[in-house]
Amino acid sequence: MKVLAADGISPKGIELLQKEFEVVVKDKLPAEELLEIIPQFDAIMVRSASKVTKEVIDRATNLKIIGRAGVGVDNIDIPAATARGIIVINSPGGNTIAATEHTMAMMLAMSRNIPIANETMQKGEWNRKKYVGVELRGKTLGVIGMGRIGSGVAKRALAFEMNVLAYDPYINEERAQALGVKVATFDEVIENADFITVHMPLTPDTKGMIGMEQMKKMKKGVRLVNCARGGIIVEEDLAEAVKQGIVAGAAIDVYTKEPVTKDHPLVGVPGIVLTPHLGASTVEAQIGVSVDVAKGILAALHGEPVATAVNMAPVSPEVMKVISPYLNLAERLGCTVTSLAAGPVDSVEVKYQGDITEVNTNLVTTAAIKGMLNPVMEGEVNYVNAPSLAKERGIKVSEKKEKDAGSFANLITVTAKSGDTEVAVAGTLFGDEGRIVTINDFRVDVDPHARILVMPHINRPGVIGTIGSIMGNSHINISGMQVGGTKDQETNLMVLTIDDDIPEKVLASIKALDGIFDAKLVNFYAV
Ligand SMILES: NC(=O)C1=CN([C@@H]2O[C@H](COP(=O)(O)OP(=O)(O)OC[C@H]3O[C@@H](n4cnc5c(N)ncnc54)[C@H](O)[C@@H]3O)[C@@H](O)[C@H]2O)C=CC1
Ligand SMILES: O=C(O)CCC(=O)C(=O)O
Repeated sequence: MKVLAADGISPKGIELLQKEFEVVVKDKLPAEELLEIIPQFDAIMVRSASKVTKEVIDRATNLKIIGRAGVGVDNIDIPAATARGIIVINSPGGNTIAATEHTMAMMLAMSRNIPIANETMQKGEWNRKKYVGVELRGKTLGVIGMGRIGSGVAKRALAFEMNVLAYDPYINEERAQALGVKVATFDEVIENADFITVHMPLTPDTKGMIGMEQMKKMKKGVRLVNCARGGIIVEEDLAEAVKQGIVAGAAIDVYTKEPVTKDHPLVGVPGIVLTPHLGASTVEAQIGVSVDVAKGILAALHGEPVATAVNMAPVSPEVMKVISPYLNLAERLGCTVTSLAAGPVDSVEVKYQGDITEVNTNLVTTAAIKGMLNPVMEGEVNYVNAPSLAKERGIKVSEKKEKDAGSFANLITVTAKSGDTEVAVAGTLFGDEGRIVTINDFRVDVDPHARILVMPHINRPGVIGTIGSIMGNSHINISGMQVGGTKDQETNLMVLTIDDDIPEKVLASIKALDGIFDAKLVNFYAV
């Protein structure tokens, strides 16, 4: 498999990928070249310079994953990727400290006139009176967007003895109290803060959130910081407000259009400090995001889920730790029900029993669906497209939970309905090892690997021996065997583990045997 590492990604992550894949490194990648070469690649890693547009995605016939070595994914067309089942991942925490510290640096640089003082000194000037600044201590900092970076800035501002007013429609009071900030409305923040810093993504709600109208409501001498996304503060309005003295100063790292050229409205305005999107540019952050995304790409290319996927329901690391051993088992249970079902599946129920009921099991259910669809679908089914593919095929998916798992510590039962018939397969974990423990009413103990041949048959002497002879004569090695009974003892279920494929003719001859009710092959290599 081939990975494209664009935009000057740190070598640390690239080295990890090179252990398994061919990695093509392109520090500068013009849009036309990206369009031309993208069909070769299974994965792409980008920072913010490369735009992974719908046009790129449409041409990316082999692409399975897009990794954004950073937080913001606004340079990636996520709906287009999702529609194609391409996983999009980012590194939510890898550059948090870098962006937080850059915000503090920008606030200090602006309030103490450091950039202009340096610039004039480099020219041999000594302007002590001209560059008198203001202190942070005792001032009110308005933080809009109290996520990872906003909270980090608030924490550091408190250490500078600032008062912090925070606005975030999604923050709860308890968390704000724990951080030591005062929760406020948007209007309270803009009317009362001496410094305002924004830390949210650019969305239809946040675009242009601070324009001339809001700046006019702000305190005289207010200073603004934007190290989040260009466009949250209207650039033309900010330039005008600083020129007119409505806003005393601004420190900006991000722009509506990057790279910025000389004719940008914010360039050359005295009182505005500009950096060229340097928030994440520290050695540590670039190693962090590169390694995070490389690990995600490795997992995704091995068919495993990635906790930082942005086009799947998010899973916290704590929940992931609990559910990850079950994912493989659930896939194999899904694969088994599809193979044993009498026809196309109309609905599927995934029932959880035992300790696993305490966490969100959506991803485990997705794993079961992935396992159900992969053997019967042409393209690749993965954690991103499995739920929508099931929906497209009209398969109703439901979950059920029961605390009591009987004699097991945990149990997952996948039940598929096809017309009037039903197949139920249950599995459990013994340590980290998955086992199928029931198939319909039959109690078995099957390691779900390679291929299994599942045969309900009459409980009488000679049946098992006949099957053994047929397999032997066809040179098919049986590497495991289980016979499960039911309470009535009239029917048994034979499960043979076989490494090789079984020719259709041999399968037909087994099905035709007297005393064999059915014979179905489950191919776990298909999951
Ligand atoms: N300058 C740079 O190089 C960097 C910029 N960033 C940008 O910083 C921003 C924040 O990043 P994180 O803190 O990691 O994200 P986050 O997801 O942890 O936090 C975002 C916060 O914004 C809040 N929010 C969403 N809509 C809002 C609204 N309408 N009003 C107020 N709050 C709202 C959310 O509730 C959330 O708490 C992102 O846009 C990211 O792309 C991140 C890293 C580096
Ligand atoms: O890759 C970069 O330097 C940009 C970082 C950034 O803006 C982000 O992570 O959202």
